[in-house]
Amino acid sequence: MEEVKLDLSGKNIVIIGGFGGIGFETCKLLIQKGVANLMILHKTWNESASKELRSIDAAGVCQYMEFDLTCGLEKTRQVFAQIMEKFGSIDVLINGAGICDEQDFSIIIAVNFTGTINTTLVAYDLMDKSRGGKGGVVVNISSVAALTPFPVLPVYSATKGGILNFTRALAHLEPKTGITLYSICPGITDTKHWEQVRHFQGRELCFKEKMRGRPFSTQTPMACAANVVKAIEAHKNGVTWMCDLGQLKLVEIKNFWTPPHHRQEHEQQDEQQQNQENEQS
Ligand SMILES: NC(=O)c1ccc[n+]([C@@H]2O[C@H](COP(=O)([O-])OP(=O)(O)OC[C@H]3O[C@@H](n4cnc5c(N)ncnc54)[C@H](O)[C@@H]3O)[C@@H](O)[C@H]2O)c1
Ligand SMILES: CCCCCCO
Repeated sequence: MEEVKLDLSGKNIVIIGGFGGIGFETCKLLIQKGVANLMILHKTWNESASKELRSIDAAGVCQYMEFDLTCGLEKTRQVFAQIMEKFGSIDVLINGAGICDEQDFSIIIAVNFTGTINTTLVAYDLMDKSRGGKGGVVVNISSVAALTPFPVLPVYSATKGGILNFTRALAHLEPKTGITLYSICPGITDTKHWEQVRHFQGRELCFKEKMRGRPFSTQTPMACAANVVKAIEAHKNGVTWMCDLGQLKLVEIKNFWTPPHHRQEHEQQDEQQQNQENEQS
C-alpha cells in the first residue's frame, strides 16, 4: 500500500477527459476526497455524467468548461487563464483525455501528443515556483502502449511513449520549479476508448469484439481510477506507474546514456564505490 504523501482535500484540480470512462470514475473519487475545486474540461458535454457527479457533489466543487485539446497553444492559455481567475491557483492537472483511432493519424498526434504537451506547458508556467507560481502536480495518463508498443497501433504507441518521456524530462526540473510530474500507464480498461479503433492503414481492428471473450484481460474503469488516485496520493516525482488488471505498480524506466556533464560525477561515484569495496575485501 503506497503511503499518502499528497492530501487531495482542499486542492484545486483540473482534469481533462473528466467525462471519459477512466476520467469520470476518477472525478467521483476526487469529489469524495474533498477537493476544493474540480474543473472538468470536456470536448463534448455529457449531461448524464454531469448529473451523476452533481448528485455526489454536495459541496458543489465541480465546474465545467468546453475544451478541445486540438485548439492550439493560445486558446489553451486562454482557458487556463480563465481557470486561474476562478481558482486563484491550480494544484493538480490530470491529462486524462485521449483517443486511439489511427485512421487519420494527424488527429491522434494532435490530441494525445501535441494537446497534452500544450496543456502541460501552460499549466507548468502557471505553477512554476521560479516564475512566481506555487508549484503543483501534473499527472499524465499514458498507456501500457508506451511500455510495450502495439504493432497494430504504432502512432498511438508513439504518442503515449512520447508523453512518457516528455513527463520524465520535465520532472528533472522539480527542485527548481516545485512541479511534480509522473506518468500513469493503464492497461486495457473497459471503456468507450476501444469503440472505434482503426489501424493507420484504415482497417477496423474490431478490438471491442475481440476483447469481448476475454473478460480477464481487462480492468474496469473503477479499478483503474482507484489506482490513478492512489498514484496521485503517493506523489512520486518522475516515476512511471502501471495500473493493469486492478494492480498498481512502479515501472523502472532505465536511462542508457549519461550526459557528459554527469559522466565525471558517475565516474567519481564508481571510483569511490570501488575503493570502499577494496577496503572491505
Ligand atoms: N481504455 C483503455 O484501455 C486505456 C488504456 C491505456 C490508456 N488509456 C488512456 O486513458 C485515457 C482515458 O481513456 P478512456 O479509456 O477513459 O477513454 P474514453 O474514450 O472513455 O475517454 C476519453 C476522453 O478523452 C476525451 N477527448 C477525446 N478527444 C478529445 C479532444 N480532442 N479534446 C478534449 N478531450 C478529448 C473524450 O471526450 C473522453 O472524455 C486516454 O488518454 C487513453 O489513451 C486508455
Ligand atoms: C487496441 C486497443 C487499445 C486500447 C488502449 C490501450 O492504451
